[in-house]
Amino acid sequence: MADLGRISETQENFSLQEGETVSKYRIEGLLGCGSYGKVYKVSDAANTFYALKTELRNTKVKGLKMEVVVLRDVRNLESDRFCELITCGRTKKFNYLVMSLVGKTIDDLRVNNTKSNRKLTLGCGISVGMQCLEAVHSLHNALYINRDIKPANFCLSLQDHRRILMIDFGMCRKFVDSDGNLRQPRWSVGFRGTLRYAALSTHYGKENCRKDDIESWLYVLIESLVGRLPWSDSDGLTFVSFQKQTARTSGLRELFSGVPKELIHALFYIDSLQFYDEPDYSILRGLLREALTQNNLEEHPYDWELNK
Ligand SMILES: Nc1ncnc2c1ncn2[C@@H]1O[C@H](COP(=O)(O)OP(=O)(O)OP(=O)(O)O)[C@@H](O)[C@H]1O
Repeated sequence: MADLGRISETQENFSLQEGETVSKYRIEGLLGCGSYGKVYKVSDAANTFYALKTELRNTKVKGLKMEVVVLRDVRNLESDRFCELITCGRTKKFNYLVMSLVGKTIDDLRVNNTKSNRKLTLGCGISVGMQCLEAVHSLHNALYINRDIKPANFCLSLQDHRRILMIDFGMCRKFVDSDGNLRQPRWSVGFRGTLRYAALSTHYGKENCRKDDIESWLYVLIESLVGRLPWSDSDGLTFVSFQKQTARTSGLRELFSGVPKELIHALFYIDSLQFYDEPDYSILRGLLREALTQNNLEEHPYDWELNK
């Protein structure tokens, strides 16, 4: 018979209840569960709401420390693409960070879009894509790569319903060393990230670089415009990798059907980059602008402003 007293607490079965307090923050409810821990809505004495992210101290894979470091570093950029780090700390059981609250993710916005089934309309989607690119660019300016670019990590600001913010920095990696030189790739790296949006290099077990974040960004963008990717229903590293390769040759038409042709140029540009290259973000921005102009598309109002 199992000795229940000895079952150790895991991320899944550990949770804080409404009314409990962590430091000066009162738990109001659960916002979401990630692979590293749970995120709660909390309030302070002034009745201001924040998000509190927890991570058990005994967990093997840790992401919270990196998240705190990144949120501190991006402060210096004065970028409006990130939420604000309020504080961080630890209890006997868990580490936590408190940050400003954000709204719906672009995954939620896409899936719940009543106007355009499971996708964003072209003008809105491209505009959101430009904002996501700006967030990735800002993170790269802070000298980190994300390694897990996905729609669930881009959210609406609660203050400005037209502003997209990036969240979740647990998988980030600094791409320069303490002398400011670009770090050399390790020989082999285990798969990290999310299968659907992972860059081809990730499938090949290669060290990620800035180009790979941008490749994932393009998959996110195409999915938000079309509603799916050719490999959306597929499983298995090798098969999905095969589909991503095919999408560059005989599968090009399938990948880009219903998407402005400028995005094909974006893929070719991204594929031309090498490990140490700094992507030219203005080329990609220019291609998206061109896609808007050529198709007479308006960026605003955004779909969720109309669905209100
Ligand atoms: N600042 C915030 N404001 C509101 N909700 C948030 C905030 N940060 C995270 N969340 C929500 O909490 C959930 C988990 O957050 P997050 O993705 O950061 O966790 P994670 O453990 O790193 O997850 P993942 O498995 O995606 O790597 C998500 O649903 C997200 O929308």
